[in-house]
Amino acid sequence: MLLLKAVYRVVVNNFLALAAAAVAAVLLRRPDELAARLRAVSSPLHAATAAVLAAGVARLVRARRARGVYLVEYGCFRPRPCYRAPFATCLEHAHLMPYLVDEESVAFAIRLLERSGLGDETCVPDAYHYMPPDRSLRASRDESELVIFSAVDDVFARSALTPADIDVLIVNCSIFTPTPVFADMVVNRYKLRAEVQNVNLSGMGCSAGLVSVGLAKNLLQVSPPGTNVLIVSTEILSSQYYVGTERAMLLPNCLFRMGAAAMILSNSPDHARFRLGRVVRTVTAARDSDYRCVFQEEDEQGNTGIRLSKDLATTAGHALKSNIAAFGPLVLPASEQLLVAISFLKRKLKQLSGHAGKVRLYRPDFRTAFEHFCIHAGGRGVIDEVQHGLGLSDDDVEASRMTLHRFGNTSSSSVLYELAYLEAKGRMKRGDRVWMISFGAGFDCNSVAWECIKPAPDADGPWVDCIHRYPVQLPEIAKDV
Ligand SMILES: CC(C)(COP(=O)(O)OP(=O)(O)OC[C@H]1O[C@@H](n2cnc3c(N)ncnc32)[C@H](O)[C@@H]1OP(=O)(O)O)[C@@H](O)C(=O)NCCC(=O)NCCSC(=O)CC(=O)O
Repeated sequence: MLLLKAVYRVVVNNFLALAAAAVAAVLLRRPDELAARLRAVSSPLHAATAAVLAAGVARLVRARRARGVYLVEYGCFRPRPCYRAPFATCLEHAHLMPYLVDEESVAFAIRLLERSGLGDETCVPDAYHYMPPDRSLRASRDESELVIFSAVDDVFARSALTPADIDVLIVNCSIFTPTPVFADMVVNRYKLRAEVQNVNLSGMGCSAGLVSVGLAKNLLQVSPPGTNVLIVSTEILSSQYYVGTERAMLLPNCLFRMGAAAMILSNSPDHARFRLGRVVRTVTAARDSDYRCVFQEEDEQGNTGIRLSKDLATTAGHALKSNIAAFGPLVLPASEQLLVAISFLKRKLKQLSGHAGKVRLYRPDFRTAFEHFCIHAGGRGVIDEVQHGLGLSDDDVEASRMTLHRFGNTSSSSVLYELAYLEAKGRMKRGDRVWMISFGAGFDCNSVAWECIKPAPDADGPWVDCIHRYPVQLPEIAKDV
């Protein structure tokens, strides 16, 4: 069966090449006849016309072909151990703040924490270590400067580019947006050039990092060669500690952890490590339930927080389905697309012939298009939903689960921590293809494809001090109970 599958894939995916080889074989069996036919049609006029036409077509194709976009380098914020928030500390703090949360809420939060897939080493900002938490503007600014500057320092330290080489800057952070915005804070810190184009995205949830990649791609494809874009993706938590008792609003306290990532994208392949492939964005905000799925609001007591719907994982699953309806045809090999088309046709024929029962549509095997998957580490429920929906193995989702375990839900930067995991494990090879999937408030689902040009030369990065301990066995309670 496996052999049959492999033969089917080789034949369908290389159909044109095989057909051309067959035609060539037939023609070459009678070389005299072929030469005579060619002589009959080729005159100097024919040859000149063909050459001019070919040159014209080649020029048109070159002009229409979009400029390539590359990931030159990326860097992530690596929190120091002093920011750790082990369960025991969370429990102790919750008990020491009885005026903030009641016993039932404490018990619920701890239960969720234990089952969330987060480990004991995830980190929270300084503000959360105070009792009561310091939700001031000053605390948010301190956290912003720490995580953003660390990530940007890291990406510059790893690449040959300097702040003077940056032409466009995109910063995304959903919940906290000060004035002046983070984009200006980065310009100020790194003394970027006055003509730098800077953009700040806010309120776009955990999907905003890949939204930024899509925006950078669009800009780079129409910019002069050698244009460089710096993207910074983060979530600033300090002001967001929820102090009420509503379960759906307590969940973010349990899941979100500090983090940030920076990427340099360019339309020059010089020194690039990944080539950017397809980028597909799906926005399902037109559906009321999707729009309210991740919602910032006040509870009945006036405490501000983010309400996460119980249906979030299911909503993510539906958004992913719509997303892959557009993304799949762009990335899947012909063999998988043919199987989808056949099952679709079967279903239609069955419907038309009035037969009862439904033909299940073939679920394409995305492992034929990608070697690696970076699924937003939104929570155990989110990763479970995507793994199940795409039919992925435990190995395929290891980077996501381990990132959730070590760093928590770091929002839009999580997919970069996952890429760093794969590289730190030495699993990324030249030519490997990566699929990044993110979800976020809106509701948004984004897919981005990359192809590795040059794997990381070392395992330095956010995993440097712990990669030898990963993958860890996840406690059963967090999987099946
Ligand atoms: C939180 C979980 C780990 C809990 O998993 P469990 O296996 O324990 O089972 P479970 O789902 O039945 O939940 C256990 C208990 O928590 C309650 N519960 C779960 N989710 C809840 C919610 N959103 N609101 C209120 N209660 C909730 C259940 O009712 C149940 O209560 P009882 O036991 O009383 O019946 C999982 O549900 C999960 O990962 N959910 C998705 C988390 C999520 O929304 N992540 C996305 C973050 S937003 C994001 O990343 C994007 C963005 O911000 O833009």
